[in-house]
Amino acid sequence: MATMGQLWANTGSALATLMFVYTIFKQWFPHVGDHFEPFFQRLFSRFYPYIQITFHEYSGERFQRSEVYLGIQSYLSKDSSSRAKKLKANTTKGSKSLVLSMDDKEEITDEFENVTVWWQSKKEGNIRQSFSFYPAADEKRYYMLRFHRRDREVIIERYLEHVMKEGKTIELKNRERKLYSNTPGQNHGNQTKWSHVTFEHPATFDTLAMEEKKKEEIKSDLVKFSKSKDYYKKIGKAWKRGYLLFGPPGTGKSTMIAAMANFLEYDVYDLELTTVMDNTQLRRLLIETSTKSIIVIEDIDCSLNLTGQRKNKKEEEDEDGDDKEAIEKKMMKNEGDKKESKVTLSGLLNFIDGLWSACGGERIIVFTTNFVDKLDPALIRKGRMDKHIEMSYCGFEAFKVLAKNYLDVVESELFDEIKMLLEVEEIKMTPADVGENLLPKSEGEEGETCLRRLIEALKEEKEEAKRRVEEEVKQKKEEEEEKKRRKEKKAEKEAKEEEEKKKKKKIEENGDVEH
Ligand SMILES: Nc1ncnc2c1ncn2[C@@H]1O[C@H](COP(=O)(O)OP(=O)(O)OP(=O)(O)O)[C@@H](O)[C@H]1O
Ligand SMILES: [Mg+2]
Repeated sequence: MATMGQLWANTGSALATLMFVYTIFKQWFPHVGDHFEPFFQRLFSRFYPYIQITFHEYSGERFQRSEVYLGIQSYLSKDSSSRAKKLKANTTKGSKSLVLSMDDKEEITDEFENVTVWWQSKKEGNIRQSFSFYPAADEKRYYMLRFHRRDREVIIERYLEHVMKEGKTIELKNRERKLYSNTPGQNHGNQTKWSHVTFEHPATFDTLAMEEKKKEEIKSDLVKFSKSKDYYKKIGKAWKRGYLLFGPPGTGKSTMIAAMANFLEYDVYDLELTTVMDNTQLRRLLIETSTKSIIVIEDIDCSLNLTGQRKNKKEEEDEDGDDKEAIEKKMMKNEGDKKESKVTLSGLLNFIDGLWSACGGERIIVFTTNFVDKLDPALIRKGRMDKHIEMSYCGFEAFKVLAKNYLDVVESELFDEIKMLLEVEEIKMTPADVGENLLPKSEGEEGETCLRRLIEALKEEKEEAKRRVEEEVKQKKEEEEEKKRRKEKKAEKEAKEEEEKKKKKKIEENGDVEH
């Protein structure tokens, strides 16, 4: 039995002959030819009940591959690798793996709502006379979709949309994810621009040390967000969500961001506010971010102060002390800063939820800080930072995750002691420090040895904490005594001054009387 392809080939060649004869005829008898045009069209459609649509690789601008073509290529790659006999391996720019698509002249069938369609990959162009490694410039590739004309409605109204949507999903899955950072461009004066590297952080929610319940809650929040396009549209909100991660250093805030990005397969934009000149530049950076991305501003407390003036960590420390020299230094620094950057709190708020923030859609904004109390409430109110996540010291459950990841240990008699130290004695150790203690220090070091090292470190930390408390109490006492001493000294001085004043007054009064 003839295959569908052969059938087409035969019908096609018969019709091609007919068309050829008709073209010659039209050339010789141009006016008579016009009369025959409708007739030929009717004849063609009677014998050929199929409709075909072509999708060219390059349409419009040259050298810009058509989005539609690439979408179809991705869509067909899922079936062609199992169905087509001749495959072509492509490396698409920005794709993390090879894309297998059907080779030229191959054909595959696809089914959609009980309708069968045929896809063919085709190539047209001049036959070259000379041998070359490079494809000829006039070689044009395209996909041809054929379907029965009775299925026109299904195909045009639903199938094509389905192909593009699926294709996009496959493309996104297959894409190489990127980590962007903003750096002042060398050729653009002080303008800061995004530059990127491949994002390859290995952190996942499985490797993240945190209570299971909290982890699940964050995961389901992320999933819900990523699937809520229509919902956000319905409630009239830009499709974005803000997370505030706060906690001491080494509790996994940056690791959590990496896990989020890997979980959702999003790109990451690590925004360094200190290199952004002003609000306009900040907005431009925002516009340049792509959809399905996480925009991160780390240590937000060090980038902005409550009034919106920018400052850095050093200044902040200086501000706390009464040191005259430090204040002078700070003033000098501010003079310099005036030339550097003018991003304000309101500029940042606009960045998060101004009109521009809606462009591009599907974005997560994450702020991290070690000091949540220092932040302006306007910055972190719900609606801007929708979810506040506290990253804290290592609990027993978080420890178990680390023990499993670092040592492949899920049970040990030493666990009870560790549980007691972490939960009953409430020894505060960050997951970063727990991890460091669990990390085998030499080839073949036993898990038990690592656990014992952790126990020792926890006990040391306990002693250290006790010393710190004692030190704090002592310091406080000394401070109070000093304060008391200063107060007494001041009172003494004031009393002396009062005495002097009185004496002076008396002398003056006596002088007046004598006169
Ligand atoms: N919760 C955690 N789960 C797994 N690993 C962790 C966790 N917290 C910290 N770590 C480990 O400690 C290292 C430091 O953690 P991370 O950089 O995420 O901390 P951070 O909270 O961002 O600190 P900082 O406030 O200083 O930026 C990471 O490389 C990671 O290996
Ligand atoms: Mg960090």
